[in-house]
Amino acid sequence: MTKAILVLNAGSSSLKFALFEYEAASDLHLMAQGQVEGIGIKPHFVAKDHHKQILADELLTASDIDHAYCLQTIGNLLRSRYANLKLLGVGHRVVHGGAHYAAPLRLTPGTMSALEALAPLAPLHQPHNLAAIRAVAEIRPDLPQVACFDTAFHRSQNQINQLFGLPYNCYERGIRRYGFHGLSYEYVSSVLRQQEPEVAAGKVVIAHLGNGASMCAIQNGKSVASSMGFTALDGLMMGTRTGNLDAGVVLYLLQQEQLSVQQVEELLYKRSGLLGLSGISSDMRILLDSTEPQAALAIDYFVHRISKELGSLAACMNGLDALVFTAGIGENSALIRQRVCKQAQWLGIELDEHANEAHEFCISAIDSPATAWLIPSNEELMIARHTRTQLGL
Ligand SMILES: Nc1ncnc2c1ncn2[C@@H]1O[C@H](COP(=O)(O)OP(=O)(O)O)[C@@H](O)[C@H]1O
Ligand SMILES: CC(=O)OP(=O)(O)O
Ligand SMILES: [Mg+2]
Repeated sequence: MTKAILVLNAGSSSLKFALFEYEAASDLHLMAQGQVEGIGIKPHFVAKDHHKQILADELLTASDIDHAYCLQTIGNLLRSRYANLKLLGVGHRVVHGGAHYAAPLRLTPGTMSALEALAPLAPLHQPHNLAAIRAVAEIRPDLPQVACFDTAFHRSQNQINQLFGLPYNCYERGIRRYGFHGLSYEYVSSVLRQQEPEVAAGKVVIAHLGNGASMCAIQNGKSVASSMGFTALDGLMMGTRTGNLDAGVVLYLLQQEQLSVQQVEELLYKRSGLLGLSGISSDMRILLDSTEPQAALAIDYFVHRISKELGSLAACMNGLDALVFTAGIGENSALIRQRVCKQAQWLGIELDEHANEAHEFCISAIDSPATAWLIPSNEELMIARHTRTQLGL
């Protein structure tokens, strides 16, 4: 009998899963990992085992493919491949934990309704995160489930970094900067602490550059400030999201251009960012391959926003010792890292071009006053670890 923890990370158009083997007094071992992507467009299910051998690779063609259907598909695969599997629990990435939830949480019907109330603060993520939890509860009501929040890591920030310049009662009502991608920051800073404890003890900025993108100032392993705010819309420009935007633009669109609230929401979350500026794609790979001037403009603005946030986050810590790149773009694009580091020379970062091209762990020059690093993220492993702790395993 193999005991295991299942991790689910439900996005707006994808459901990622990872299965970890549990053995007492030993690290969690990845058994399988995969995702259904393109839910709502062209759902594609891919799963691999820990040797990266393909377990499934199929286009899903049923007409009613939602997160519950995807979960059944993942469940069927796991049942057919791992006959003697005993699931001990399921850990979920839940994007918003609000002001209240500063740590992972074992779920109950009562906590589910509190998390539902936070859905308007993360419309692209929270409803899908909760749908996955409900779908599991329906299939296996006996299984304990744990929510791991993207916001929790940032609850160590001082009040100044959580404020907006709104009337103070807005802050008291929960209208404050929460920050996101916390599971990724927690994982990446744990790797840095393990590999380079002296660097991790200093003033570190981690740049999580994925489809959703944000940056975080971290001192002594604790979040000091983040580029994302009340929602996952603030800060850096992203694949389809605006990032930081003058709130007056929203009023103008509503009042002068008479857009509906839904149209504004759609514009800010789904039609802006790299996609909106380039008019070509939200996928950085496609833009980097393109010769269109609009693709170059979108990339220039993406790098510019990262440089600006880096200066701002360094100011929050009164300096910078290390810059770490992670997530899809940060892990895979040597060119974006090179351009960001070039703009960060004033902060003491000197890139080692060869190390950067080779995607090495340390990518700064040997005599660089501040260092630069590349650490692949692993939100799923972080969730599995939290789930194990919450279940007392
Ligand atoms: N080799 C690459 N070069 C540049 N960008 C890449 C590369 N591989 C992946 N990406 C980009 O990473 C982004 C997705 O990152 P990821 O962290 O997987 O996002 P998310 O988890 O938010 O969906 C996409 O914009 C994709 O184009
Ligand atoms: C919070 C957030 O933006 O997440 P993702 O990168 O998964 O979209
Ligand atoms: Mg992500």
